[in-house]
Amino acid sequence: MSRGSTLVSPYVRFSKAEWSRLRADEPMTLDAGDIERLRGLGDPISRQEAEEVYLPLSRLISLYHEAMQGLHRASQAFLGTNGGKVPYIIGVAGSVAVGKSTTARILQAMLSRWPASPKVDLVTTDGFLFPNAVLEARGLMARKGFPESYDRGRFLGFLSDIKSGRPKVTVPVYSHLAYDVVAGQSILIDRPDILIVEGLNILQPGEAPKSGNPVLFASDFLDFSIYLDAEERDLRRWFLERFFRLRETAFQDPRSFFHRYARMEEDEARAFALSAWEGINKPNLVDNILPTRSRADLILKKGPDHAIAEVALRKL
Ligand SMILES: Nc1ncnc2c1ncn2[C@@H]1O[C@H](COP(=O)(O)OP(=O)(O)O)[C@@H](O)[C@H]1O
Ligand SMILES: CC(C)(COP(=O)(O)O)[C@@H](O)C(=O)NCCC(=O)O
Repeated sequence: MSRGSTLVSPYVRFSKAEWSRLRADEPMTLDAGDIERLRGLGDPISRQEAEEVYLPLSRLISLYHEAMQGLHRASQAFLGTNGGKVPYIIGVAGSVAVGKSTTARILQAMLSRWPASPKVDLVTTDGFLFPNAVLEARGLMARKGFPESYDRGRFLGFLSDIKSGRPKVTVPVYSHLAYDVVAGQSILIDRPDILIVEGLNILQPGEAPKSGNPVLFASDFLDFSIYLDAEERDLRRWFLERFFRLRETAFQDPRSFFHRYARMEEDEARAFALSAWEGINKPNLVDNILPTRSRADLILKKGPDHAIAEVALRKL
């Protein structure tokens, strides 16, 4: 009789208190002013939260980064080559409105204070969205953020260029103000020690290839990946709260694509925001983002107040 095998979880789980002890004696390098500057709209992260969650995490990543450099040196010695440094790539994934940008910016600031990684760059994957003209032509305007709304070939090409140590790699820029990719604008990534890539699609598989070539995953190029997790009901509330904050700030700008929602009656604006959540961002979460959670090296689970409640670290 078959005894059926027991599935072993690939993760080791920590309460916040357990996790925060893993900072060891590392001193906190960011002050309250830094946190204020780095936090995104609607994310109430405090200096204490950054210290308890992101300090141990930056310590772990810098240990992994050092080990990776050692491995790189070993393979160069074996091959008798002497190539330049290879950037260490960290991915930050999760739903719209979960707070990926805050996490990415705090990590960037902390990691750049470690001696081994003074140059830490950050890119968001929205620059790889197709321009609105292309999305319109393909009937994808209501699918922004879905896998097919990105130029995945170009994104993989970008990661591959970075991993091969290429200097001065360009990244297109997306503007939330214009709600579109900005034609003719790009940022330059020039051999950073660490590159943080933040976006909801970062752990998703690539496009199915035309011929018999293998499907490439962006995660094949990642050295470490983080999934920011939260319950859908909290994400929905954060999305709505942020929409109402944007109504009083960014949407006030007449150039904002969403300017009309700043002038609209509250009920009507709420109905629009809810339809964007229910019709676009929630289905994308359920169908395309959440299924990638189990690929992450680290899962940070937020509670209803945005504070991290649990940490899961991949051990296998
Ligand atoms: N319509 C908008 N206008 C201006 N800024 C926006 C708009 N929508 C989102 N943002 C900002 O863009 C950033 C990315 O948002 P999002 O993709 O939801 O990721 P996350 O909340 O996980 O960082 C956030 O800083 C958010 O405040
Ligand atoms: C730009 C985004 C797709 C996210 O980009 P990313 O995570 O790739 O950087 C998202 O923030 C967004 O604005 N979604 C739009 C949904 C809508 O059309 O309302």
